[in-house]
Amino acid sequence: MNPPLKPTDQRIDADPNPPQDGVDVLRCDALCKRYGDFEALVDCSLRVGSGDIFGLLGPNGAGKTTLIRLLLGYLHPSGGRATVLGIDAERDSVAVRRQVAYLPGDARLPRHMRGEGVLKFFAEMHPFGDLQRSRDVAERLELNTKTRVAFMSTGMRQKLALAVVFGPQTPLLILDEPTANLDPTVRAAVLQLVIEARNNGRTVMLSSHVLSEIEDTCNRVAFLRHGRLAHEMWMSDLFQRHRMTAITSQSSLAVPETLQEAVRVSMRPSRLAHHQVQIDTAGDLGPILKWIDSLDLKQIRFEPYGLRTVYESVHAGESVCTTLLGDPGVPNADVIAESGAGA
Ligand SMILES: Nc1ncnc2c1ncn2[C@@H]1O[C@H](COP(=O)(O)OP(=O)(O)OP(=O)(O)O)[C@@H](O)[C@H]1O
Repeated sequence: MNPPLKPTDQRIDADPNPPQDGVDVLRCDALCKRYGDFEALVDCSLRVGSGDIFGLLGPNGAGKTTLIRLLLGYLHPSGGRATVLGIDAERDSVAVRRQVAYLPGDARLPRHMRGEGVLKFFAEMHPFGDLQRSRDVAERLELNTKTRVAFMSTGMRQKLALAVVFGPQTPLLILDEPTANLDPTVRAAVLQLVIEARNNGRTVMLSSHVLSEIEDTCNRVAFLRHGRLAHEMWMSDLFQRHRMTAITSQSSLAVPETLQEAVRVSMRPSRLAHHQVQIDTAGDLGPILKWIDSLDLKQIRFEPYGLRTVYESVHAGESVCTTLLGDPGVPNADVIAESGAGA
């Protein structure tokens, strides 16, 4: 068993120039899927470049699995087009699936077989199959492969499915909720496998409801909501943002000219002597902290601007800008004052 991982130590720097030329590993153009009148995926366009760990987020029923299944050619699009490594997912789905190791959200395995038999079966089936690697992954996940699938717990079956999927060294790995039903130690081991896959030059698409996992592993993330691509961002933009909440006796805080682009202040006016202030920051903290130090602030709480904040804004249907100015995810001081909140 390998030593436990620390995914947060291994974050990937964002490539500020996503591939515009050459072949994208994944690409959708105006992709749509309708079931009768119901639109499961609407006008979805995105590109995933080589070496990305691309996180797919969204509430239940948002369209994540639909998008993945369209990319793999398991579903026919109602409109638009999806390609994997330049191969058309609808017209040549078999060729696409040769390039991909896919973990479905509801992986079904032959119940009558033992773990070892399952690994062997899938290793022989996939053109990139590698039985020894699957065995190694099973060992790292501490799975007893002598057990029959029918007698495995839900978590054990998930480990077995992961050992199957991490065996073939395909250029692309698509994982639909890979850590579902796993305990925290095994979850960490799975995230380590994802990071190793990327370090070995593979591209990963990962769907998860666990925001911390996405934060710890992905360098890009997309949010789906009601079948629409609601927001896309580089994680590095998020890691440069912080939120400070404090109490002040000042009724307003003047932001210096030089920090106007990097700081956004929201005051919660109060009839009492003290006001609550929320300060959102982006970029280099050095000059911002100097300015903060000059203010009369008490009870300061400083925290990273986490993915949860963005997720909640997207979920609430607000558009989210990556810059601070005009970010509707952060309430604007005037709106708070008008509504009288905090008074
Ligand atoms: N065969 C189908 N017929 C009709 N509606 C479908 C079908 N398959 C999926 N849907 C609907 O499409 C929507 C998107 O489903 P999808 O499975 O893509 O969501 P998801 O984002 O993966 O959700 P979850 O996080 O719960 O797994 C849902 O409202 C679902 O009910």
